[in-house]
Amino acid sequence: MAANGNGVSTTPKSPLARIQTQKNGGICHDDSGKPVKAQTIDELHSLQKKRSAPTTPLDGVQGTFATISEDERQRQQLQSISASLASLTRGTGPKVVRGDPAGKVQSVSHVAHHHHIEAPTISVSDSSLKFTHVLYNLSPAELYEQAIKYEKGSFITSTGALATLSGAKTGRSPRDKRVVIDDSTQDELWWGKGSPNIEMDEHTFMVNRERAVDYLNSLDKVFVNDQFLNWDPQNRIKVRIVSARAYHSLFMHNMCIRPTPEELENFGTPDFTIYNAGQFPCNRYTHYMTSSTSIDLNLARREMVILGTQYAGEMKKGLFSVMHYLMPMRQILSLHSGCNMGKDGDVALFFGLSGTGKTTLSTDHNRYLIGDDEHCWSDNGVSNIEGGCYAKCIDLSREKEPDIWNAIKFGTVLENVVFDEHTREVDYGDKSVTENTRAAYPIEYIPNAKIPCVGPHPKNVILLACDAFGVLPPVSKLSLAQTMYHFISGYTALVAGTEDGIKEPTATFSACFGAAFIMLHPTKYAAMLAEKMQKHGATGWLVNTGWSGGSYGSGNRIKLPYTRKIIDAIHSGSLLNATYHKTEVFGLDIPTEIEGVPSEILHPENTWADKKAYKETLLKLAGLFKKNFETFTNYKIGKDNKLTEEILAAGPNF
Ligand SMILES: Nc1ncnc2c1ncn2[C@@H]1O[C@H](COP(=O)(O)OP(=O)(O)O)[C@@H](O)[C@H]1O
Ligand SMILES: C=C(OP(=O)(O)O)C(=O)O
Ligand SMILES: [Ca+2]
Ligand SMILES: [Mn+2]
Repeated sequence: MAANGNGVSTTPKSPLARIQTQKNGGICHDDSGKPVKAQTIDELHSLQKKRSAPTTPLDGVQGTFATISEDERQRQQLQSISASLASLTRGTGPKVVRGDPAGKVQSVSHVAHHHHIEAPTISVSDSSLKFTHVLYNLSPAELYEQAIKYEKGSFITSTGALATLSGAKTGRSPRDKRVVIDDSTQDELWWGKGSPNIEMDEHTFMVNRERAVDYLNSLDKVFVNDQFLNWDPQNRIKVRIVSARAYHSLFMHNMCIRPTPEELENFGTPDFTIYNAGQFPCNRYTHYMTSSTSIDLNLARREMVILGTQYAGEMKKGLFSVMHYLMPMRQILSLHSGCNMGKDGDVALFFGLSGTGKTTLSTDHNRYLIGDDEHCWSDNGVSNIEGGCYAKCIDLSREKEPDIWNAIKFGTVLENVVFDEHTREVDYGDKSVTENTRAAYPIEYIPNAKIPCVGPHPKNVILLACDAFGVLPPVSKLSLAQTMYHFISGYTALVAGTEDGIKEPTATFSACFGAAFIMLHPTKYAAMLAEKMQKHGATGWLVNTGWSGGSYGSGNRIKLPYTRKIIDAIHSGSLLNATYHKTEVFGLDIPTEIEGVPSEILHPENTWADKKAYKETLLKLAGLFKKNFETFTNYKIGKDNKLTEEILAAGPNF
């Protein structure tokens, strides 16, 4: 046999028979289906996506209003976004187009610049030559694709959630918050000691605003969300969020109220705009800047600028601060509280600082969830400000918190969690990235969410404190004056993680259980709460979701099932009729018995082996309460001097 140099036979002995591919000549059929109607792969892809149906019939048959054409509507929408993104120091700025620069642009109508500074005939800046692509109110599926394609650290978990990383910051940065002081805010807002409002001037705000806008326009594309705050239709606020990351866009999609297609068409001009340039730092040569992070609020311009932090919670809590200004102006009380409603329409509020249990306890399988964190109390009742929940995930378990567990599915943003690299199963116990791991999901992911998220006037006002000292009773019934005293005090132990730099629980006082978010003096909110509770006959409760049997380190956290039983007894009304006795020092009324809860834990002294240590710790905490309240002793709370005196007397006595 002859072989060439490669060892391949050149003259096969018996050549293989020809393969018969055609029975009746011509085309090969792999199956019996009809062939696709495409000549090229691009054509095939174009068959895959069909255009979203227009929401408004183009002939404008809706009512008596003359509807504008689809083209005109899109043009107006782009013009509004262009106005948001315009540089305020240059006559020309990036042109705005809709759609992904990588894909097919949806609409390329160039937008004439909205403000009429004379444009030079020759562009003086390269920024005026470029386009900013706008990804406007994308769907969760589109945002998933954007995140996974372009943002490192984005993955789909085994249950379909989008795992993301928030970067260097995994909690809020309250010390980097700045509020513009001007003629009106100088008198209206709470400034100085204890206040969260650290001043900046209008000029510096504009410097940071320009920095953020220039950064955003330098990108290939930005995300724009137009959404609502507040389920009370009469007091709904239109917000626009401009951000650089799909993660931020999906987070706000979940956390704010999602407009219907019709509502989006008629959105118009936003009432408030956030510029989130979180990847880009602020400039420390800028006046008032003390770090490379700055969260700047300008109430007159109705704008917020975020520089130097990608923690998404800044956006939601930033808007909450805005509501703490806008709502009291309308005699509506804004509340840092969870809220749920029983089958009989009994509403409960859950006040508390981060990690005290607002989300966990308001998410109750036997009750309707109105919201987990931010509410309004108006003359019509309560309304949720948000359209989603933001739950802590550390040590999350299916058994203890089934509704939150099940909400972590497609569409949910999971921040800073650790997962198996292969199965993508999340390990909720892993704190490698942070303790403050979070899930943000639309409220309708909770099966018994009350949509629309509104309810009647509250019957119970539950103040949650996570007492790291372990001396506050698991539950006590409060008089109105005591409720006000504890509301203004806002005591808890900050649990690690949510605020930057806190690693261990320590005692904190945060007025109105949310000093980081209030804009006016705490007594303004307290007076409104007192008036509303009195008028609607609500009962106040203090619930310790923290330690028992000793302080942090020696005792243990009160078991969640016990706290749930306590809350059940409040809701059902049975606790109102229990037998009570008063505690020493704090003068709290504690029940002797609650169904499902061991009676001996109801008085904290019983749970401490070392009674002397208990007494010392009790007095120590009482001292901290007294000292904290000193700042408020010179303020009158509401119109009633009698109430003010009662409140001052409602604290610990020793
Ligand atoms: N007895 C308890 N009551 C409430 N929460 C508890 C209790 N014990 C442990 N926890 C845990 O504490 C955390 C409370 O956090 P969360 O409900 O998110 O607080 P908030 O919404 O007020 O920030 C959850 O992780 C919850 O599982
Ligand atoms: C988002 C927050 O809310 P909470 O911890 O109260 O759920 C936060 O404080 O950053
Ligand atoms: Ca319309
Ligand atoms: Mn919460």
